[in-house]
Amino acid sequence: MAQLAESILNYVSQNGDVNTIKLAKHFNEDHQKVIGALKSIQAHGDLLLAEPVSEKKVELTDEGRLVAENGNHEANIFKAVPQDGIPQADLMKIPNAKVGFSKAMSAGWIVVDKSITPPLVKRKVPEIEDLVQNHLKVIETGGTSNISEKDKQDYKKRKLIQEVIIKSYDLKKGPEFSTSLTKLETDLTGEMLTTGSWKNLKFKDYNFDALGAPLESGYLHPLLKVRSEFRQIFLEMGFSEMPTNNYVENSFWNFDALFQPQQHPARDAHDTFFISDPPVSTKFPQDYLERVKKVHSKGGYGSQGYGYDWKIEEAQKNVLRTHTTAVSARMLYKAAQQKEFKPIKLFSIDKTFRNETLDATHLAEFHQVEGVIADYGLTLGDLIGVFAEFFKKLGIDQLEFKPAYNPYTEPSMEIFCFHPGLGKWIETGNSGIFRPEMLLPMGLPEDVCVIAWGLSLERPTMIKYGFNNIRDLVGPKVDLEMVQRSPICRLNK
Ligand SMILES: N[C@@H](Cc1ccccc1)C(=O)O
Repeated sequence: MAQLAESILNYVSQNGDVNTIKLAKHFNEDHQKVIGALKSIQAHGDLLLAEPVSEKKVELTDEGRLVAENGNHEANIFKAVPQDGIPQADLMKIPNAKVGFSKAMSAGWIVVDKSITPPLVKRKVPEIEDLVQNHLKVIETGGTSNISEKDKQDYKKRKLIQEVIIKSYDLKKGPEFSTSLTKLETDLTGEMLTTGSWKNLKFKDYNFDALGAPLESGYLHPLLKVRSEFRQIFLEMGFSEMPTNNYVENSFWNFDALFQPQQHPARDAHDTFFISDPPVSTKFPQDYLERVKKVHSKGGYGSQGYGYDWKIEEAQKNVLRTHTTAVSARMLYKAAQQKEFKPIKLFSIDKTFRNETLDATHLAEFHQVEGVIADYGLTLGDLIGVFAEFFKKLGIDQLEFKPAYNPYTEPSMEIFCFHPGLGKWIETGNSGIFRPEMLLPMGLPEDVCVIAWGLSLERPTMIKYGFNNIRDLVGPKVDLEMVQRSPICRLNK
């Protein structure tokens, strides 16, 4: 590059003004390379003045090049017709015969003699001039002057030629012209400052478009990036974060407090990881536990309950929490114990565990994004309104809801979002209004209503970063370079 740059300077010094296309031909170099060398000359100051010029040029298309080489379709048809004629079917076997035949007919070069069967194609004139081929040959070498505008239009229509715009520069000597390039300094050193040598040195311009060096630091995993985006959205909406640092729960908070009957299938060993050491919890708020027992077995608060024999042994079993709604239950119970109930908006984003069959989209542990609002007189309309705002901040404004079932919410709705990138509706989460059988035993005022929803964190992360196997995102097979390469997550772009 430096060599080409100096050759350009020498050329201008000896021959004066020149255009970069001419230089490219002269040095037998690619025009883009000449432009690159010009840019590096310009980085050294005003050695050259470069005036941009754009010029329309006509050049041959691929097909045009073939015609220039082998002749025009109609001329090839003419050449293929021998003195005594040829059956039309044989003639039509040559390439581009259809176009060539009709053009040769209308030019009056050939005739079809129908007095014989099969009809014979014969020459009508002794010889022809392949004007198209001759013209294209001229255009190929850069000349167009003696070709009529009408012919040019015709060739353009036949896609034999095309117009291109070529950008180049007219160069002339600048105020700082020199034929040699001094090395540009990139660092201002202490020595330059003390000796004053910096005054006579030339410094390289800052390149603000250059990529920075990779940081020598830790990198956030995509899941953590998406988590911080969700967290930001909750904080903007005035939610406070729940403490979720207890992966081990007992069944009481994970299930019973949420009005999930003790025979519920989610509790059996297919879905829940039970803890063997220590297998049980022993401390519970006793009066609350009694109220939970009663609502399950006998009902109350206007409910019939489930009418089964509720057992403390079942509630004591320690488990890896199967959802963060266990934490929401603890927080709501705590809020109910305050002297005066105050409305609350809570969220959490943390791990949950389920004994799932592992596949491309399921792992035995995943993160839940959970939101809870407790206030007087909330309705399903509020739940939908909060979703509209929450999902709008994620960049999603098309939502649909499907009735669903959870033991602890009524009504319950699955949330579907339309993903414009994937062009389809995606099941995103689950939601509902907590049942009185869950809230009233806690001691919350009767007219307090609690709306809540839960999403997975992995799903939007996989969509956002384009993963289709969860093992590429989580687990021992994760590519650490993927973690470094993954950009910051902006959910709404
Ligand atoms: N706990 C539910 C999510 C949810 C939270 C709050 C209300 C309703 C549903 C789940 O695990 O899927």
